[in-house]
Amino acid sequence: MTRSSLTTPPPGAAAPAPPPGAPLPGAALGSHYGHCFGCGTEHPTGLHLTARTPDGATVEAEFTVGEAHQGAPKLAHGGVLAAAMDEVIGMSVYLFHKPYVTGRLETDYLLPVPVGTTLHLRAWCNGISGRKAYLEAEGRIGAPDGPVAVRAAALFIEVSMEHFAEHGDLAAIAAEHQDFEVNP
Ligand SMILES: CCCCCCCCCC(=O)SCCNC(=O)CCNC(=O)[C@H](O)C(C)(C)COP(=O)(O)OP(=O)(O)OC[C@H]1O[C@@H](n2cnc3c(N)ncnc32)[C@H](O)[C@@H]1OP(=O)(O)O
Repeated sequence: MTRSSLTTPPPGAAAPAPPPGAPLPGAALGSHYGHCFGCGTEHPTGLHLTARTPDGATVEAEFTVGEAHQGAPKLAHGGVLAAAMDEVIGMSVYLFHKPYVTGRLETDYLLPVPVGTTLHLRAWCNGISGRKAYLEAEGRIGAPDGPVAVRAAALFIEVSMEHFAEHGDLAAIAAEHQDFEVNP
């Protein structure tokens, strides 16, 4: 992965152990918001990611590229692929049971991804330092061990729930979530 210093964890930054109450290994991670472009089941043209954590620390998900996700004819749009990486990385930081938002997302595009392809996504944390979480993800074509089409490195920043209340829709958060320790 080609990355900048901004998404490289400082020396000594380590991924935290899963907190009490974190999803157990093998658990499915449901959608955090029905209208989310990444995982919402109610979004008509979203990515509809379905995710799970195999080990309580990393996240795996699948995304099948549809007609609505094209850039060039019959090929996935790069921004849509970046959104898939953002979402699966967001789900991996969700395992820490604290609200985070994307501060920076760096993406390497290695292969074109045709419409109809299922991308197998995987995300993990390389370390946390203060409010900063350093994360990484990859998307492989056709199978969990298929060729890598996309890689991403990200810096997520821990925020308070007031971030979402001030800038977003607190009523919508409350309607779907009882646990205010996690991302809306
Ligand atoms: C199941 C749940 C799944 C959830 C999935 C969600 C997936 C999708 C996630 C998203 O897409 S979130 C939406 C996209 N992101 C945003 O809308 C965030 C918009 N940006 C902000 O709200 C603020 O800029 C931000 C909260 C990130 C930071 O503002 P703050 O005022 O809280 O902090 P500050 O600016 O002081 O930065 C804190 C530290 O982070 C650093 N930082 C912030 N933004 C950075 C950046 N872009 N690049 C590098 N460093 C950055 C900053 O330099 C500083 O470092 P130091 O502590 O060392 O001084």
